[in-house]
Amino acid sequence: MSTTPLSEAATSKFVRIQEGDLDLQLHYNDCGSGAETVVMLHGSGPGASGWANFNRNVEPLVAAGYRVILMDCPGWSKSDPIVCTGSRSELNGRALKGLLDALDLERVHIIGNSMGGHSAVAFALANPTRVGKLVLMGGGTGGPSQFVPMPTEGIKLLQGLYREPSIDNLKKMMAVFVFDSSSLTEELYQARLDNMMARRDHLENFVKSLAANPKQFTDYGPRLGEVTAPALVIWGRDDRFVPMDVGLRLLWGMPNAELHIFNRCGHWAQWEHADKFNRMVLDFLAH
Ligand SMILES: O=C(O)CCC(=O)/C=C/C=C(\O)C(=O)O
Repeated sequence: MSTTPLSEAATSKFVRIQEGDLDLQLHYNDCGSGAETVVMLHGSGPGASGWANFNRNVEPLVAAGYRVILMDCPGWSKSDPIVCTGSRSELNGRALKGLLDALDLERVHIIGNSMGGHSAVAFALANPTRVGKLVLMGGGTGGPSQFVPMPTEGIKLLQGLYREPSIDNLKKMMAVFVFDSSSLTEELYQARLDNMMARRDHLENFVKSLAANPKQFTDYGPRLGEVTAPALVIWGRDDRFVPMDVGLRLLWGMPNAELHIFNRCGHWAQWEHADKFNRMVLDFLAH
């Protein structure tokens, strides 16, 4: 087995997908090889990407023998731009179907963070036979919290950053993104800022999408019972973007779901508690 660390550049690939009226180029990272494939779907923050969201999680899965695919959703990173006037969860679910068809992958496990969780559920509802297991962190339905006024403080800061992209606004958002913001380095901020500023079109399109349809993420609450795939739901107790009771709603709605709540954890469980997260996911996928 190769001991060379995986890098974004060495695993970077593009594919043209055609899924109904969706005809665009997607960027993805393709890591490792194995009989089973895990797709990771990132969140909706400015400058997010598969690599930015999951860089602490890819290596352990690859080392355990999984092929790992990080899909950059339409409108993020090196994927094509798009203005989304309908359900972004469904749009991303359709993009994932196009990607899997193009790569000839019939059935995959999906790990989704925030928007990626909403999109994984959209995909599972539309393509139930193509899902092995689901891991959902800080997302899975765009439904409301029963306790916290929405949009939450984190989502307001996220939208403010899209409208006025700057290092100051990025730091304001990141300060409530994770539980312990002292763990965020200047290097991480700079990488995020560079990602954001490299694609001003993506930032402008997100603002246009919100203006056309402020409710980008469908409330799948009434349909969660249809998602029968085994699901590991993981939340941060201190999530200030998508409150923890949304995770309880997923647990209540999905018949084969279990829930783990990390203490001292914000919206980025897979990064804030990476070692335990990775162990839990490997165990969940294997049994
Ligand atoms: O509005 C929602 O329900 C989803 C919000 C969301 O996806 C935020 C994610 C942010 C990141 O993952 C990021 O900036 O890396």
